[in-house]
Amino acid sequence: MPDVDRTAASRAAVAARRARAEVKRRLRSGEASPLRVLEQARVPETPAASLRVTDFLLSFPAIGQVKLSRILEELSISERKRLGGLGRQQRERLEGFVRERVGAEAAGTRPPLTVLAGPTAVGKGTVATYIREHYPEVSLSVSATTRAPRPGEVDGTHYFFTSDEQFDRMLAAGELLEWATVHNKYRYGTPRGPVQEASERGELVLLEIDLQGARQVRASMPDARLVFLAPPSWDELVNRLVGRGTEDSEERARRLETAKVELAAADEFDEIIINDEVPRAAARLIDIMRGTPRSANG
Ligand SMILES: Nc1nc2c(ncn2[C@@H]2O[C@H](COP(=O)(O)OP(=O)(O)O)[C@@H](O)[C@H]2O)c(=O)[nH]1
Ligand SMILES: Nc1ncnc2c1ncn2[C@@H]1O[C@H](COP(=O)(O)OP(=O)(O)O)[C@@H](O)[C@H]1O
Repeated sequence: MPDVDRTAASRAAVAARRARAEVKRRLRSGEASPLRVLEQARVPETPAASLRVTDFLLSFPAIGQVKLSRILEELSISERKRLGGLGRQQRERLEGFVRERVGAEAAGTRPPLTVLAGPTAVGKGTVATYIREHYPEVSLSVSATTRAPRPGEVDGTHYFFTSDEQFDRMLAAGELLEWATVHNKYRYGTPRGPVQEASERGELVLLEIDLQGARQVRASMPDARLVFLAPPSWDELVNRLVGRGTEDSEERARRLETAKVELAAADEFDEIIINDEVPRAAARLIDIMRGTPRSANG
């Protein structure tokens, strides 16, 4: 390539880089709508088309590197892609993601955090696990507990497994947002720091805790959304408890007594979700967390 051409090419490259930086700046400052940028990116050779998907997503206030990888994986988009180089389905998935995000932000009805509670064996853990696996944008609070890990449970992922002394120390230091002795046995509590930080970053925060804990959250954070997970029927609740097979008959009887009291507390909650099918219950919970009105999803 002659020198003149090379200079012209590098000038063009510099100009393109500047134009991309300007799109990023406008996205970050809120001057440019992300949906509009996606629209522009459909036109080849525009600065929007040459913007990397990673830069586009990082311009959202609540998306950092960790979230970014999970979102890209969920959308099946490689981190090397540019907006203009997306396939049709990739573009549609990204657009759907952005629409949901922008919708929730615009609605402004998003609770700072959501509590999921309900009687024993209704499926709280199952729904929470489903959400962890299918909705990477949700920050699931990891509780501290004095009970021992079960096989397969990972410290720091399922729970922070602590000794009685460590739990006492956390309590004394005011590090727990709420705590309770559950099923008359072990203590469980929500570490305050991670919840506060995630909430301040604008993330969707979910606490899967017991009824006593839910009441404490209500008292200390009136804006929190309390969701009660209910069984389709009493018999189904008994079936699930028996089917899980993790308690002996004496413990089951005790838990069912508690469950009666807990079911009676359902009307203290903002929302009730019947856990008939896990994906449906999870989707409804996500709608509530995003602040989507009920009429939008039935
Ligand atoms: N208050 C409160 N309850 C919690 C917390 N973490 C878990 N729990 C509740 O503790 C109970 C026992 O949970 P787990 O040990 O996983 O046992 P499982 O319910 O028998 O599977 C469940 O009802 C949870 O909702 C927490 O941080 N605070
Ligand atoms: N929607 C559902 N339909 C059928 N079985 C379910 C459903 N949700 C959960 N289960 C089953 O019920 C049992 C109790 O669920 P689990 O998540 O352990 O309850 P919890 O955490 O509320 O005590 C488990 O065996 C689980 O597989």
